[in-house]
Amino acid sequence: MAAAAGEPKKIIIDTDPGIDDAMAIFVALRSPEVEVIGLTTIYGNVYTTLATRNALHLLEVADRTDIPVAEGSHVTITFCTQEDKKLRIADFVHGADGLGNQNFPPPEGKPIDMSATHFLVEQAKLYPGKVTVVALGPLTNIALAIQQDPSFVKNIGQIVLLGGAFAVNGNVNPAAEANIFGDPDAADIVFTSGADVLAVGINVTHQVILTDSDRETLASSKGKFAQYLLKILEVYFNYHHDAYSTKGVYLHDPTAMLAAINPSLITYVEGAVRVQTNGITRGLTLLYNKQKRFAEITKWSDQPSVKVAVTVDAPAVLKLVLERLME
Ligand SMILES: O=c1[nH]cnc2c1ncn2[C@@H]1O[C@H](CO)[C@@H](O)[C@H]1O
Repeated sequence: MAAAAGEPKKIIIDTDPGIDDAMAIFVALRSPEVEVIGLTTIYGNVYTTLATRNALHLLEVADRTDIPVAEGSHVTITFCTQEDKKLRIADFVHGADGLGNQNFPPPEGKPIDMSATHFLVEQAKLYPGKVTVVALGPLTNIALAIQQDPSFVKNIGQIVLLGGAFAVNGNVNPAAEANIFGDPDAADIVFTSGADVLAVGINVTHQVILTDSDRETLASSKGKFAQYLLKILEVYFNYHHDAYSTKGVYLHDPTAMLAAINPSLITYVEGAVRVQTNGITRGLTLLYNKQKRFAEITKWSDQPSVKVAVTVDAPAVLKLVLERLME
């Protein structure tokens, strides 16, 4: 991939690290096309407190403690009204510590004295139209930014999110993908906000697989990211071997990250997306392609269009992930 012309694109990574989050963060830090201006944290793969700790730890591993970490919401956006207040945490995918049960020492750094929402709002205002948020977890922080600042939607350049299962089964249950299921109300706010949104769902990321033999390729590198990731990937591989018949692991977060870095790696369609927020299909994402003019007003009528990824150049994504992590 050619280096981007001009200034690198500023990105904020909203993350719940997470093994594939760690890979995506490292890929971003090794990508000259982007400048990571901050990490914001969220629950999902781990609780938010641990997500913050892991975000600080990963930046220390990368020698990038110059990048600020802002802690995000500990609860879903409807926490006060919701009857079931229990968060769904995917520690069975990533290990109890979120990073493959390696029990790394606590980080030395601290998060900044500002909430994730405030940080997102402030950075979007500081660089209008120039900041891309790459959202790798449930969308609570982004929805809160949209609610708290009416100009956020206009100020933010793009929101590239890993989430949804468009016309395929989910990974939490047949209806829902994990990040959308984590906070469906927040996701619906983001999809209907009018912001420039690109959703990369598991209909796309399930095509990008790091196989057992790719893991051996990674092992042949002496690079610090490759060596670190080999340790934490064990748990992620074990989970995939048990849960899927695929011989490898899905590269969800790195695929979304590379779609933000180089949009030509994917193709997308446009339409209105709504999220089911209750019942047995809670977390379902449904795209209306605007092909039919319905006679009646529906919940999709007059909703802004978003972009939904439909194909990916999987070999190119895999090649870039390996190259950048093995440097
Ligand atoms: O089976 C699963 N349940 C919950 N979370 C999962 C599962 N598989 C992967 N992820 C996590 O959720 C995001 C993609 O949906 C990714 O961040 C991935 O690590």
